[in-house]
Amino acid sequence: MASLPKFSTILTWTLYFIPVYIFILEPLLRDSFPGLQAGYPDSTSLFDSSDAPGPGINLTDDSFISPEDGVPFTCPGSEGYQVHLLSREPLVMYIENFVSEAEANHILDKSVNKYTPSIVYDGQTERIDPSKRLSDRALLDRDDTIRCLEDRARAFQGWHPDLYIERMWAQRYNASGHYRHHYDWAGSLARGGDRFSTFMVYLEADCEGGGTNFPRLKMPAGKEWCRFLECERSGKGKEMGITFKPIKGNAVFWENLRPDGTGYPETWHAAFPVTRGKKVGLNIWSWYQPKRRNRGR
Ligand SMILES: O=C(O)CCC(=O)C(=O)O
Ligand SMILES: [Fe+2]
Repeated sequence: MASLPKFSTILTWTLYFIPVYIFILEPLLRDSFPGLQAGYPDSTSLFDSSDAPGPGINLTDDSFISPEDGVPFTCPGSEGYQVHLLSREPLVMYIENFVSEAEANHILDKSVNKYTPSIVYDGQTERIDPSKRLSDRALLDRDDTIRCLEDRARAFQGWHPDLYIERMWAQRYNASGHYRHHYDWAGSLARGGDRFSTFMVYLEADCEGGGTNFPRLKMPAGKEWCRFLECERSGKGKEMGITFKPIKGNAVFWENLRPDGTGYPETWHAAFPVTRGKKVGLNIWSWYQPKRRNRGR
C-alpha cells in the first residue's frame, strides 16, 4: 500500500501552491469565467472606486459613449428646472423644464434629416420590429447644446466618475408610433456595465396619446400630479400603473439599477401609441461601468 505523504511535504506543497493560486490561477480563472465572480453584492459596491477599466464597452468608443474629451462648450441661458420626487425606491423624479424651448427646438432642427427606423435588441441581434417599436431615431452630433445636456445629466447625478453618458438619440413617433413595454437595463453588470439611469425628455409633444406608461408604479396621492400624469382614466387606470403625459421640455428621470446592481422590475415601461400628431423624445442614458480592482497591474 502506498504510504501517505508526510505532514512536512504537504506543508511545503501548500506553501508553493498559495502564490501560484494568487498570482497565476486566480487571475486566469477570473478572466476566463467572468460569471464566477462575486458580482456586485452590497450596497456600497455599486459606486466603489478603483483604478482600471472593466471589460464592458470600450470607453473610448464614441459611437456609444460621449467621452469627456475636454472640448470646451458654452451653455447659454440658465438651468431653471424644477424637480418633483415621485418614488424613492426605485428613484423616479419628474423634471419640469429640464430642456429649454430653445434647446428643444435646436435639437429638433438638427435631427430633422437624420432619422432612420428604430431597432430593437433581443440580447443577440438588432432588428426592425414595428410590432414592438415603431419610431424613427436620429443620432445627435455633440454640439454645444448636446454637451450642455450631457453636463446637466452628469451634474444631476452627482458627477460620478463611473457613469458615462451614452451618445444621444432623438426618437420620433408619428401617428401609431409606439414602443412596447421593456426595460432599459439589460442585466449585464456582471459582464462589465449596464444602463444605470434614464432621462426620458419630451422635445416635441404636439400629439394625442404617446404617454410613457409604467404599469408597476403606483399613482402618487397628490392631485397636483395630474398636471404631469394621466388621471382621467378612472378605475381601470389603477391597474395600468401611471402614465406620464408628453409635455415639451419636461423629463422623467429614473434609476434602472438597485444598489446591488440588479435591475428594478418596477422600471418596466412603454411609449403608448401616438394617436394623432407627432412626439419626439430624447433619451439620455447613463452607462455604469465600474473599474475593476487588481486588473492590469
Ligand atoms: O417615448 C417614450 O415615452 C419612452 C421611450 C423609451 O422607453 C425608450 O426609448 O427606451
Ligand atoms: Fe425605454
